[in-house]
Amino acid sequence: MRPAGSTEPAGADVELDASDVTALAVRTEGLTKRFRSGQLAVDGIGLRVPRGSVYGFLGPNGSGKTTTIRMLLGLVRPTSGVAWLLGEPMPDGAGHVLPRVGALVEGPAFHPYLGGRANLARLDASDATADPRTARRRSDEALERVGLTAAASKPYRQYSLGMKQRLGLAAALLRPRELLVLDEPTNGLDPQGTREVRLLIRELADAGTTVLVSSHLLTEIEQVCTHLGIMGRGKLLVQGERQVLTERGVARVTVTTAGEQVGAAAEVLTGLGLAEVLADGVTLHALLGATAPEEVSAAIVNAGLDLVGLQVRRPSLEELFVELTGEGFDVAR
Ligand SMILES: Nc1ncnc2c1ncn2[C@@H]1O[C@H](COP(=O)(O)OP(=O)(O)OP(=O)(O)O)[C@@H](O)[C@H]1O
Repeated sequence: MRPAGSTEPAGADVELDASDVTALAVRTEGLTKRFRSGQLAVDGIGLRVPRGSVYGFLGPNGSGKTTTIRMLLGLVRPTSGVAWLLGEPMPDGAGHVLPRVGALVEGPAFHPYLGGRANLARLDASDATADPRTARRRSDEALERVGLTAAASKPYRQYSLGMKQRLGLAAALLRPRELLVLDEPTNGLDPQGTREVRLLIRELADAGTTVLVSSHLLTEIEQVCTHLGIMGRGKLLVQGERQVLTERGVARVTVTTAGEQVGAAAEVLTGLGLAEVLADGVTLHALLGATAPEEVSAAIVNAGLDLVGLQVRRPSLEELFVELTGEGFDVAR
């Protein structure tokens, strides 16, 4: 894993090699958006979303997630950089690739006076590749999947935010898709609704769909993700397998000695190459780095000091993100 989006060249001359086409559902190089206002919303990012993954696209509010997703889907033109969806360049390949991609982005165009089912039927009818004979079944199944069957006839304008969000999801699920791009799908949902979205994502992923899902709430989607990408102020700060990221946090060690030995123990830790050695009463804190905890205890004992306690702690994913983004994540409920 490497800090993403920083080392590879940007620009339209980047070729997509054959292995990327089969291995990656989404790839970008140097993808950048500067709005006319001057705002640099997305700053040269290099996304790698492996096929078959559930990729959690995380970051605080305003970090550039929605703008990135809109560029991926051809809704916003990048200022520079390139993007491929399922191996097709965007936006040039949009006609080819978008029928294979389901998307939930802000403000889908639903008719306010029509119910959920009628809205889905309209969307379905606008899809030239959909068989009209099975239209009703597709709408009903999509409504069922998102738990909107009971509200199928209720006018859209009477839907709660959560119901609107569910209908947006249903629209993305009208057809089987190779890739689903969901921008903040849990927005406006209660805890039960959020759990249902997680379950749905897992089901879809189990059936082979790649899912790119954004959220500013780490804990809401983290558990279903196989991969994570963390945005902060327009940059992709880090991306990779969730498991690897979880283990990436820099471990800290806490060493407790007899009170009068703290100074000597601090020298031992510094001598071992540990950084940020700080004393707090009889306890020392330091970054463990590549040193094994056993080396620390052996060095203390070999220096003739009394080791009263030694603890190693790795920061949680949440602490790592706060460290990377410099901003607190909202903790879900
Ligand atoms: N059309 C626009 N014109 C100018 N600036 C914009 C526009 N759209 C977004 N921005 C700005 O770009 C930055 C990134 O916004 P974006 O919506 O992509 O972030 P986000 O990570 O999706 O945030 P959130 O979690 O709140 O949806 C923000 O500072 C935002 O104000």
